[in-house]
Amino acid sequence: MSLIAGLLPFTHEAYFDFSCPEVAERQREAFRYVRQTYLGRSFPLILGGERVELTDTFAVTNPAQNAEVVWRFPKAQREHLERAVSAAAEAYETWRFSDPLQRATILKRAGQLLRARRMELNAVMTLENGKNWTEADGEVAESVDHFEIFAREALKWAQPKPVEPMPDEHVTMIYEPIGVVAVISPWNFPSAIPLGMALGAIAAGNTVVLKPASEAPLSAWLLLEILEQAGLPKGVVNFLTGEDDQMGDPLVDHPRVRMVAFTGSKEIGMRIYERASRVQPGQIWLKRVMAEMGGKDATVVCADADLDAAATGIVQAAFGYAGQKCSACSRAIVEDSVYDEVLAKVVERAAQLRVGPGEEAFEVGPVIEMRQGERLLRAIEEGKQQAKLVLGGERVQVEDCDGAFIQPTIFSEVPRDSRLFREELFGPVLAFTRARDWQHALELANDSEFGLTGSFYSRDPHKLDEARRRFHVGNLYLNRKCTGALSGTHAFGGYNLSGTGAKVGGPDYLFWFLQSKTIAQKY
Ligand SMILES: NC(=O)c1ccc[n+]([C@@H]2O[C@H](COP(=O)([O-])OP(=O)(O)OC[C@H]3O[C@@H](n4cnc5c(N)ncnc54)[C@H](O)[C@@H]3O)[C@@H](O)[C@H]2O)c1
Ligand SMILES: N[C@@H](CCC=O)C(=O)O
Repeated sequence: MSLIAGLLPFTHEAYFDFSCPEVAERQREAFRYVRQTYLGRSFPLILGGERVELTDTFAVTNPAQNAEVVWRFPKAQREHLERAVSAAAEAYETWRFSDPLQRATILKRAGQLLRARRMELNAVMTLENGKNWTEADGEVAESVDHFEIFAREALKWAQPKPVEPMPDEHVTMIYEPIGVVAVISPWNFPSAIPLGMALGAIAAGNTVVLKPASEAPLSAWLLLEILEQAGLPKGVVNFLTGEDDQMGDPLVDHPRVRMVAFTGSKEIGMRIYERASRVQPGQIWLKRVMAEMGGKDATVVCADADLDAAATGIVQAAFGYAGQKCSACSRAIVEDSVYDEVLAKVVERAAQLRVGPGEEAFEVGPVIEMRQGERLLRAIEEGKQQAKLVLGGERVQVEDCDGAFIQPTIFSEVPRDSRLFREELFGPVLAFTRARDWQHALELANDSEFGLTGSFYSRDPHKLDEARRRFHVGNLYLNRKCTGALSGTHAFGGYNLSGTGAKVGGPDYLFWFLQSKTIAQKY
C-alpha cells in the first residue's frame, strides 16, 4: 500500500494578520521575549549532537542598528569541520537505513513545534537580517510548509518506480541516499533556504553539515534545535559557523562530502561548482553540486494589461525586503505606448513606501550591512550617467537607527547594455526599460545571463501563450508578481546562471539527493 495514501490534503500555513491589534501585540511580545532570552548570548556549534562552545566568536549585528550586537556564534576551525563531517558520516550509516515513515514523522512533528514558535522565529529573523514582520512571517510560514512537504516527499520517494517486468526475474528500481551533504546557505532567507536544502538531504536519508551565512545564523540554529526536539538523531544534521576561508573551500573540497547543496551568489556558486569537480585524494565519487544563484528578474507589461495590477506587482516585487531577494523584480520592461503611464503608477506607489526598521514593521527596511549600502549608492551614482533617476537614490537617515536604509530607487530609460540592466544589485533599485512592442519586451527580458523569475502582464491569451513558451526563466508568473513562491506549489529554481535548476519545494527535488538502484532477482 502507498505510504502517502493516508495523508490529509496539504494546506499552506496561513499568514498572521498583523492588522488585528491582538495579533500585533503578540508579535511585539515575541520581540520582547527574543530580546530578553537571546540578546547578547553566544550560541554553540552542534557536532554529533554535542553543543561545542568556543571562546573565539563573531558578532551578529542588527541591520537596522549596526552598533547592536544581537548574538554571537563560534569561529569554527578545521578540527571542528573534521568533527562535523565525521559525525555526519557516522550518523549516515544508521540514518541511510531509517524507515522513511519515521523520517516523515520527525519532520511532521518538527513542523508542529515550529508552528507553535512562529512569532519567536519571526522576531529572531528581523533582528538578524532586517526583514519586517510580514516578510519574516512569510518565510517562517514557508518553513512550516517545508516540513510538511518534505515529509510527504520522503514517503513518495520511498516507493519503487515501475519497470517493464521479466518472466523469470523479479526486477525493482529503488532510490537510495548518497551520503554526507554540505549545505551552504545565504543570509537573505536564513530559515526557509537552509531548511529546504537540509530537509531535501535528510528526507532522502542523507546526513548534513550545515554552514549558514554568518550574517544570520540563529534562524537556522533554532530550526536544528526544533528538529532535535522532534526526534532527529544526533549527527544527522551538524551545525558549523565561521569564516569563509576556514569553512568555505575546505568544506567543499572535503573528500568525505558527497554533495554540496548551495544557495547564494553567482560568484561563490561558480567557484563551488568548479572546485567540487576536482576529485580529492581518497575521494571515491564525483561530487554532486546543486548551486542556486542570483537573478536579474524582469516584469514585462504589455499595452493591454491591467496596468494598476502590474504597477502594484512591480512595486511589491521590487521593494519587498528592500529588493534583497533573488526573485526581486529589478527590471520593468514596458511597451512604449503605456510606458509613461506604468512608470508614473509605479513611482506614485513606491514613493508612499515608508522606510524604517523591520522591527517596527516599516515597509522598506535596511539593507543587510553598511558595505552593501555603500555598494548600492555607488551603483546608483554610476546609474545616473546611464539613465534617468526618477525616484529616490539616497540613503535615508532613520531616527535612532544607524543601519543602511536606502530609498526605493527607480531609473527610467535604462539601456540594455548598462550595469543597471545587467547586474544583480540586490537592493531597492528598479530599472525601467522601454520596449517597442511586446515581442521586443520579451526579447529584452530574456537578454540576461540569469533566468530565475519573471512576470508577464497581459489580457491577451495569445501573448500569454507566447510568454509561456518564450520567457526563459525557471519561475514564470503571469499577471502576478514574481516573488513569493510557495513550497509544494511553486517549485523554485532558475535557468542559465541562476543555477543548476533544482526546484526546491517541487516534486522532483528529492531526486537531487538520491541515487537509483536496479535490483533483478532470478526466480
Ligand atoms: N536562487 C536562489 O534560490 C537564491 C535564493 C536566495 C539567495 N540567492 C542569491 O544569494 C545571494 C545573496 O546571498 P549571500 O550574499 O549570502 O551569498 P554568498 O554567495 O556571498 O554567500 C552564500 C554562502 O556561501 C558561503 N561562502 C562564502 N565563500 C564561500 C566559499 N569559498 N566556499 C563555500 N561557501 C562560501 C557564505 O558564507 C554563505 O554561507 C544573491 O546573489 C541572491 O540572488 C539565490
Ligand atoms: N523563494 C523566494 C525567493 C528566495 C530568494 O531570495 C521567492 O519566491 O520570492
